[in-house]
Amino acid sequence: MSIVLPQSFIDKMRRLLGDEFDAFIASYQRPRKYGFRVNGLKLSTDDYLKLSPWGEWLVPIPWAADGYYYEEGDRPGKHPHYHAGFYYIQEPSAMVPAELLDVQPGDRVLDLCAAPGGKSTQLAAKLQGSGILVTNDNARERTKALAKNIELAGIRNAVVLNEEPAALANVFEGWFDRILVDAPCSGEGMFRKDESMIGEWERHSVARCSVMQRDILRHAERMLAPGGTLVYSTCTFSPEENEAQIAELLAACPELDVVPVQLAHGWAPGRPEWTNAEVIGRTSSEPEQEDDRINSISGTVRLWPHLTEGEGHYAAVLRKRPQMGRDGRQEKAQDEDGLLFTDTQLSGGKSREYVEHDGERHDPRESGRSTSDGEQREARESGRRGTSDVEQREMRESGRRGTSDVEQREARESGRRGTSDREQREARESGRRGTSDREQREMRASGRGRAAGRAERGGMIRAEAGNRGRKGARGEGLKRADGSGVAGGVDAAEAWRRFAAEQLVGAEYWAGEPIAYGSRVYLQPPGLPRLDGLRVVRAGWFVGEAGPHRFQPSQALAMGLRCGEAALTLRLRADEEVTLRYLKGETLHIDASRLVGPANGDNGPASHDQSRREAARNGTKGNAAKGYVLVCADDCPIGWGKYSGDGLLKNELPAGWRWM
Ligand SMILES: C[S@@+](CC[C@H](N)C(=O)[O-])C[C@H]1O[C@@H](n2cnc3c(N)ncnc32)[C@H](O)[C@@H]1O
Repeated sequence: MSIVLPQSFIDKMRRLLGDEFDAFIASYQRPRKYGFRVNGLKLSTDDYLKLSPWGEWLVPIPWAADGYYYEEGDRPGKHPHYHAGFYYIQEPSAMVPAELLDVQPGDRVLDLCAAPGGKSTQLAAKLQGSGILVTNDNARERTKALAKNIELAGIRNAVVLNEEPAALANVFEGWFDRILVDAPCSGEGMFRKDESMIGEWERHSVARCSVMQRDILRHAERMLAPGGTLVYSTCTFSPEENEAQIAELLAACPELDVVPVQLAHGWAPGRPEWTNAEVIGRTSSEPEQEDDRINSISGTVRLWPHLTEGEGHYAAVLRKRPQMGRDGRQEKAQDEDGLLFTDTQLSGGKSREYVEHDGERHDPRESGRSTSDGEQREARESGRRGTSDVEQREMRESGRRGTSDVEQREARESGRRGTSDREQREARESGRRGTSDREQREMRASGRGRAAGRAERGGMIRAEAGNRGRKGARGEGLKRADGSGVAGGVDAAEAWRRFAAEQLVGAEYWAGEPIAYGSRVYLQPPGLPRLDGLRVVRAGWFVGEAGPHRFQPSQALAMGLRCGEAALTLRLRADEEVTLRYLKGETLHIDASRLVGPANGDNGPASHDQSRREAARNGTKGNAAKGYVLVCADDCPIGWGKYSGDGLLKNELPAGWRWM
C-alpha cells in the first residue's frame, strides 16, 4: 500500500468494520476518482457536453445531476471553460450533501461552513437565481477563495459572510428553509485523495472536531425555519463526528427528525449502534433517548470507498417539524414571504431603527418596501403577510414558495439562471422587473410597484437603500457605509445606475437592491435582514466601484452576466489563441467589426442605445465603439476589456483571475 495510514486509524477501523475491514483497506490500493460538476447557471449539461473537449468519455456521476467523472490527465482546471465558470472541480462524493438538501428556486439557503465554496456553487445552481444563498465560513482567509468561487460561478443572489454560527443565529433565527452544515472534521475519508489530510488528522483530533461540530449544529438548528431541512455532512468515518453528533442533536432538539435517505449507488446506512458509549468511548451528556429516535439514524448515509466510486463521506438529512395551527394544519413560519418578522427577528435581538420619510416611519431593513408601521401592524393583525388569505391558502395548499410549479419546472428544464425565457418575456411585456411572484406580491402589499419605483429612481433599479447606505457592516471586504452611500463626493449607487443604463442591457429588470458601501456597489438579494454587526465579505453581487470620474465594473459583474446583457461584446471561441492571450492579461488588437451588441431578442428592450451598438457592429471607428466590452468565450463572459476605438482592447482582467 503506497499510502501510510496511522496505526491508530487502522486499528479503529478494524474494530468498527469487522469482516468488512479487508475490503475497506484494499480500497486504498485503488486510484482515487476525479469529478466536476457542470454549472447550470452558465449553460445546460447538454450544451456543455457538446462543447467539452472530453465530452465523449465523461462518465456521469450517478448521484449528481450535473456531475461527471473525468480522467486524471484531462486537467479541466487548465481550460478556458474553467475561466468561464462552466464547471466546478469537485470530488464526486462531495456532491452528495447538496443533492440531499433538495433546494428549490425561491428558497432561503444557508451554507454555514462553506469555504472554498464547492457546495455553495452547487446550491446556487439549484436556486437558479431565485431566492437567497447566504454562504459563510468562520476562517477569514478561506472566505477569499469562497468569494472568488461564488463570483466565478456567476452567482447573483448570494451574500458571503465570515462569521461564527452564534453571531449568525442572532440575525437569522428561524429564517432558512434549507441549511447545509458541511462540518469541519478529522477528514479520514480524504486520506486517499490527499495524503496531507493524514497530518491534519493527527493535528485535529476527532475529539476536538466533535466539540466544534456540536456547537455549530446547535446554532444551525436555531436558524432553521419550521418545516425546513438541514443536511449535516462530514468527510470522515469516525462515529463520534457522525452518528453520535446526530444522536446528540436529536436528543437536544425534539422537533428535529431524521429524513431517511434512499440507499442507492452503493451507499450504506448510518450505524445507530455506533452511538453507543462503548464504541465512541464517551458517554453522551444528553438524556437517554427512545430507541426509535436512535434507530432512525440508520436513515443517515455512509459512503465507503470500497462500496462506491468516490471517497468516504457521511450525510444526515433532518427536518424540523412544521408549526401546527389550531386546525392541525401546517402553519408556515410567519416570515415565509419575508414581510412579517417578530421585532426580535427583525432586529436580531437589538433595538429597532426607523427612517422617517413623508412623515411616516419606515424600517430600513424592509429594503425600500416603504411599508409604514400602520401597514405592517395591519398586515400582522390580519395575518396576511403581503398576500390575501386566498393567496396564502393557495400557496400553502400547492406547497409552493413564490413561483408556481410550472414556472419552476420550466426554469429547471431550460437550465437558465434565474428567470426562464418566458418569465423574462413576461417581465418585459408586463413591465415587471424580473421578480418572482412572491416579490411582486410583497411590493404590491407594501404599496410599491414598478411605476412607483421607476418614478423614484429615474427608470432604474431600486435604490433607496443604496442612497442611504447601510450602516454597521464590518469586515475585510467592506468599508462601513457613511450613511449616505456617498464616497469622496461620488454617489456610488447613482454612478452604478448610470453605468448600467449606458453599458448594460435590461438591468432595470434585475432583482436586487443596489447597496453602496463606500465606493463599492452590491446588488443585494431582496428580503434579506440587515447584516448589522456581521463580518460581511460580499453584501450581494459585487457589481463595481465608483471612482471620481467613472464607474469601474467588477469581474464579478462580468461573470454574472450573459453575453447579451452587455451593450458591447467580443465573442471569442474558447479554442482561439486570442482567448488564451486575453486570459493571460495581454492587450489585444481587435477589429471593431468583431464587437457586437446583443443578438436580436436577447434580453432587454430593443431601444437600448441602438446607435452605439449599430456603430460597433458596423465596425465604425470613433467614439461609438469606445468603452467597456464584455469578453466572452463560447458565449459565456470571461471578463471586461476597454476598447479605445483604434483597435486596441485594454485588458481589464484582474491579476488574480488570469491564466497562470
Ligand atoms: C469541510 S470544509 C467545507 C467545505 C465546503 N463546504 C465546500 O464544499 O467547499 C469545513 C469548513 O468549515 C469551516 N469552519 C470551521 N469551523 C467553523 C465554524 N465554527 N463556523 C463556520 N465555519 C467553520 C472551515 O474553515 C472549513 O472551511
